[in-house]
Amino acid sequence: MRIGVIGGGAWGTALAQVAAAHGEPVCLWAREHDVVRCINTEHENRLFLAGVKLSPSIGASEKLDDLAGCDAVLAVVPAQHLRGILAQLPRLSGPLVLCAKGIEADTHALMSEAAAQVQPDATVAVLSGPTFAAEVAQGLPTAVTLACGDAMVARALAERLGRKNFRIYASDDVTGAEIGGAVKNVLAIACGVAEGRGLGQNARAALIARGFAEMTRYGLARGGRAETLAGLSGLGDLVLTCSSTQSRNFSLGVGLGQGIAAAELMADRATVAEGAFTAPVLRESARKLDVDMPVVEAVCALLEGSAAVDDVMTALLSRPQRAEG
Ligand SMILES: NC(=O)C1=CN([C@@H]2O[C@H](COP(=O)(O)OP(=O)(O)OC[C@H]3O[C@@H](n4cnc5c(N)ncnc54)[C@H](O)[C@@H]3O)[C@@H](O)[C@H]2O)C=CC1
Ligand SMILES: O=C(CO)COP(=O)(O)O
Repeated sequence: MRIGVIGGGAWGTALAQVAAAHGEPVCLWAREHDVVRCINTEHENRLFLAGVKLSPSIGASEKLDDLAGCDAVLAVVPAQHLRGILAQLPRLSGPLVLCAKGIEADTHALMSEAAAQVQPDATVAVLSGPTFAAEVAQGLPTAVTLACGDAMVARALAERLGRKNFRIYASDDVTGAEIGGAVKNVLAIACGVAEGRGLGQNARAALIARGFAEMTRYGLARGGRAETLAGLSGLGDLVLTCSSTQSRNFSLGVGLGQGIAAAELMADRATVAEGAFTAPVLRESARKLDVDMPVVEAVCALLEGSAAVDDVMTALLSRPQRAEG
């Protein structure tokens, strides 16, 4: 199975490295001329994944047409750009593995829903889980969920992409796998805020647990399954991202917690903190579905600058007492 990867950011590059682990040819599409040149000549993506020696069997290209001969395509562009890029590709008929974590603005579409609209003949799968790109690229042990409605396709992809240190668990719950990855980014911002404001480890644990309750309510409302949300792509990724400054979303939250405005923290950054884009969309979608998401609402207020950290914390702590379940 010849693999093509769309998106030469940190995660697309790390996944290309996984796919090329035994010298298999992999075609990686990137927007940035310098990224393409650097990968082809120096076998490194210095802009997004500096310091990792890449397999020479990864060939980078700026032309989407070069993906035409691939048997399966991994889509790893930021969530808000996925639809636009997929629409530029020739009509795909094989597996299309979605790896971005987010919800589309305006439409509230999950990545699988956007992809199905612009590439209706492709077999859509989702790869998600606790996966810092730098660790995956270094070959450190990692486990992910690969969700696909077609069990044969899931098995073929797991055989092609699975490695000793890149363990793939199959699922048929595409929606559940997507919701976990999208929502955890917003919750990671909240945990970063607690860290930046010096609120302590108890507060962080409370945000993770109550955030997970929000993720579960929203995921169930959109048709995902509780067991998926409690797995690698939900709780697993939530714990990872809420615990480390390696996370761009957590780091953004740390800055907000220190009183720096979101606009300043986001200005001129080349890398993507998806939670900042997902948060307002998630709030809108949750309100429409009548799902209570107070932590997500709080993150939105902080990103918009409409409330201060201490006010948001007071509001969260003074909500009416309720049963945990
Ligand atoms: N970095 C990581 O550890 C992981 C990232 N992801 C997800 O993968 C997706 C891609 O993230 P990264 O590879 O980390 O990106 P990155 O932050 O390393 O790089 C930014 C990427 O966005 C692209 N980009 C910027 N503006 C664009 C536009 N107008 N149109 C198309 N592409 C544009 C850049 O070309 C670059 O590929 C995100 O949804 C992220 O949440 C998922 C798992 C792990
Ligand atoms: O999705 C990720 C880890 O699973 C990466 O998280 P950040 O985008 O917050 O860095």
